[in-house]
Amino acid sequence: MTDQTKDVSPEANKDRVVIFDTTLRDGEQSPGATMTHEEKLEIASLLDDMGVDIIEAGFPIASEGDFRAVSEIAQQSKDATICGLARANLKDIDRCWEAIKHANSPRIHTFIGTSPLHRAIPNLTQDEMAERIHETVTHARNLCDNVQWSPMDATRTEWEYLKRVVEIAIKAGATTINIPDTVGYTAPVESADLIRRLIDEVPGGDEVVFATHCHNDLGMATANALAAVAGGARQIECTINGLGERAGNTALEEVVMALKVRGDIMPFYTGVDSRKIMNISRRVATVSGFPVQYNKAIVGKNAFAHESGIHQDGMLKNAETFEIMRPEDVGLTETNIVMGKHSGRAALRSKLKDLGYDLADNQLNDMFVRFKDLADRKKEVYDEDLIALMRAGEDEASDRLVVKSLRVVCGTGGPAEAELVMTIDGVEKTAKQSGDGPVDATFRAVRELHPNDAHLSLYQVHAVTEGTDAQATVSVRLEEEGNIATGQSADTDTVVASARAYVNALNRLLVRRGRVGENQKEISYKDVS
Ligand SMILES: CC(=O)SCCNC(=O)CCNC(=O)[C@H](O)C(C)(C)COP(=O)(O)OP(=O)(O)OC[C@H]1O[C@@H](n2cnc3c(N)ncnc32)[C@H](O)[C@@H]1OP(=O)(O)O
Ligand SMILES: CC(C)C(=O)C(=O)O
Ligand SMILES: [Mg+2]
Repeated sequence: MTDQTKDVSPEANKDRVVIFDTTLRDGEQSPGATMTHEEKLEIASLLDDMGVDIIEAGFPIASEGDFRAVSEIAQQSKDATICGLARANLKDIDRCWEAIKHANSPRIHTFIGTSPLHRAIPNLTQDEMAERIHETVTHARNLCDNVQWSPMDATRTEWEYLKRVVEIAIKAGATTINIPDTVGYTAPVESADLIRRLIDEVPGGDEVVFATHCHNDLGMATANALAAVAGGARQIECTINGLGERAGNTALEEVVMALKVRGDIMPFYTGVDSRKIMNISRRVATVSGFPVQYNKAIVGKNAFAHESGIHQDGMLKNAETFEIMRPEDVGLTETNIVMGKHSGRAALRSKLKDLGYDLADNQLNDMFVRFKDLADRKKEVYDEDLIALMRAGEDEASDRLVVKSLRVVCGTGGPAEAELVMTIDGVEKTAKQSGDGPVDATFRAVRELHPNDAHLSLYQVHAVTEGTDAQATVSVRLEEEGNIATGQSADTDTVVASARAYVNALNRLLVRRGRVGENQKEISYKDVS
């Protein structure tokens, strides 16, 4: 027997809430969330490092693999208590103890379903089950000083019977009594009340730690866990990203941050270093294969992101206007100002400044029009998109050839056709051409309006960002009489970007020609009606 139990009794730490993480046990029970041995060891180590008090590392009787994972996690553990799950039978409990006994601080967690529905499965009467609880908790306590007992489906168990079995478990030596809301059925008022009454009415109830283990079937897992704490529970069972059976468990990051942010009305604290939340959330999402939903509290991609202009303006003036937590407190470096169709000038100015462009008001207004035009066509405007827009704008200001509009018809069953409108030194001209594909037709139309002998030595397309709505950046290199000019343009439409890149390269050639011989400044082009 070991004697390494942490003193987490309510008397010792009245306001301290113990964080019991079950990502590796209940979390892994999510269909499809199975983790490899190495991944489990890594997650356990991250949990230990972030200050989680108890790690439920697995269910040792379940398989050889589970046994080995729990046992190695126990051996590598530093500060955290390592817990294994066991059913209410001696074999499970012995196997569990074998796996955890080398931890610095081991805990056996044994459980049995106590509600009428669950008692019917092993077909035990109330008395027979009570006897089984007495026998198995006693056995566990003879092996380990730190024993947790759970009446599975407690929230649907008859009150009198629940009181009776909790008392039996306490008398048999359980040090923590966990009250599971196994099917996510309870509600906050009831959750607080249940724990309060158990502490008050069960003999010995004030000498053990009460824990809460909530499921999220009705979306109330976090609220129920916090209500249980208000009712007197001092251990919250939870998982990273809320992973777990069906709709999941209480999310660790939610309860930790709720207690941190609302200490005014929930005067409790945990030992978790919240700055490590983001990192472990991402690791769990990766290894479990369960991506975090974008709008998930605390760890969702949008939890610290703002796209709408009014929010961005407020955020830039004072972050507290639209954020109740600092991103650094969950391990993010900064709030994410997302540029999109709802963004305003304040955010655009600030974003461009970060990218090295300090614009005067009229330049900003100009850029704002082009930005909105792009944002209307594209979900998110990335930094690279803004840089591409800035570059295109800089070039166009002094250009003699400017693409005004382009319509292309292409597809199967015939050559592509392009109708191009350009201004040449301010004079608008139109050309229609067909060609072998939309780009060829477009380039022919450009040549019709601005005949030239430049040789096309490079035509390259790549996506600036991801997605089918990404901007394509097109590079075109032209060579003419020893002069080389490269033009670039970006647009969500690859053919439009191609036309602009081609014209951009021609403009540069014109500048070079101008530099070589002043008499060539005039552009000569065929009369094109
Ligand atoms: C709410 C929860 O999260 S509970 C934890 C759920 N997690 C898991 O089940 C994951 C790990 N489980 C497993 O690998 C397997 O179920 C094992 C190895 C534990 C058992 O496998 P099997 O022996 O094939 O049994 P099976 O899974 O078919 O059925 C469960 C058995 O456990 C019994 N049982 C279930 N819970 C308990 C309990 N708390 N105490 C005692 N017996 C229990 C059932 O009555 C059933 O017994 P039976 O085989 O005599 O009918
Ligand atoms: C094993 C128990 C605690 C459980 O996961 C539940 O009841 O949800
Ligand atoms: Mg559970």
